[in-house]
Amino acid sequence: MIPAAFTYKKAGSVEEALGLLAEHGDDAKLLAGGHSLLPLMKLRLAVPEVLIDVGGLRELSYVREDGDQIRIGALTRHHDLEHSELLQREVPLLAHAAGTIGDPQVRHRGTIGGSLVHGDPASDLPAVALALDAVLVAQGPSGTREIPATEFFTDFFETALGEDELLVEIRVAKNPAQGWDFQKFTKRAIDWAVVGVAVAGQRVALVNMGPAPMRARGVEEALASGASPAEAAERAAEDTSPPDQASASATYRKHLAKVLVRRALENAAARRA
Ligand SMILES: Cc1cc2nc3c(=O)[nH]c(=O)nc-3n(C[C@H](O)[C@H](O)[C@H](O)COP(=O)(O)OP(=O)(O)OC[C@H]3O[C@@H](n4cnc5c(N)ncnc54)[C@H](O)[C@@H]3O)c2cc1C
Repeated sequence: MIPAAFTYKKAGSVEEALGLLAEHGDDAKLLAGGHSLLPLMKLRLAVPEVLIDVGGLRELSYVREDGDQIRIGALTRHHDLEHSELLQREVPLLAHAAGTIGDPQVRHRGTIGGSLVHGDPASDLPAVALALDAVLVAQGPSGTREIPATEFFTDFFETALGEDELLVEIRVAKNPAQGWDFQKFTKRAIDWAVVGVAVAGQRVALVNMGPAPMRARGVEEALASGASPAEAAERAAEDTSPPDQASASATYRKHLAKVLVRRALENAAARRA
């Protein structure tokens, strides 16, 4: 299918993008890498009248050290996250997970900001942001505000970002000494996760286990009370409602979540040791 007709506008700066958003309101959509939005437009599940292209705003593409934090521009592409030596050293979970997304074409176009704002529970980076306790920085007409990742993913493909706001930065604490792991079970290497798990220290987040990206609170509670990885993993399916499809039933995904959480916690513990 081809998308419905739309007007294309290219923003030359963050301010220009915000001005275009204010001018066109609900009729407009921001375009970053286009690897989630354009497929939706082709299926006519998204029918924006105006596309505001922010993909060329290279000032929002960076990975920078700032004291005990790493700041990542929202337009940084998955490929650049994967190959950032700073991330590989200081936030290896993010670099590793970015390298598991789709195929090289997807990783060269898709951006961390697009992945987070799209809010797909089957995407990898939302779970990573939750496990890392990331802070998301939004810029709107009245300035910037910080949104903790735990408050960002509100429902199925919905986030706390306002329609007049641009996600500009993601901040994560350096965590080289923390145990971490990312498990992604796919049918083929390039596929989305049937189920995925991100672990950073005692925080555990799940991919594709409910309507929104989510933390595995039961597992975290068990870990906090001294449970072993195997014991804690038994609580991985608590409060989840994964998709129930012919390709993978909800029952199967719940079982898989326990297996992957156990594996991720064991790997994280081995990295910590
Ligand atoms: C074949 C294929 C395989 C894929 N496999 C995977 C996978 O295995 N794992 C995975 O996690 N993802 C996968 N993806 C999705 C991919 O990671 C997308 O790139 C990503 O989800 C969206 O990023 P984008 O920059 O392309 O965003 P876009 O498609 O441009 O935008 C997505 C949404 O975010 C909004 N948006 C984008 N940037 C901003 C911003 N800075 N501020 C405010 N709003 C913004 C847009 O308006 C739109 O609503 C796959 C995609 C394809 C096509």
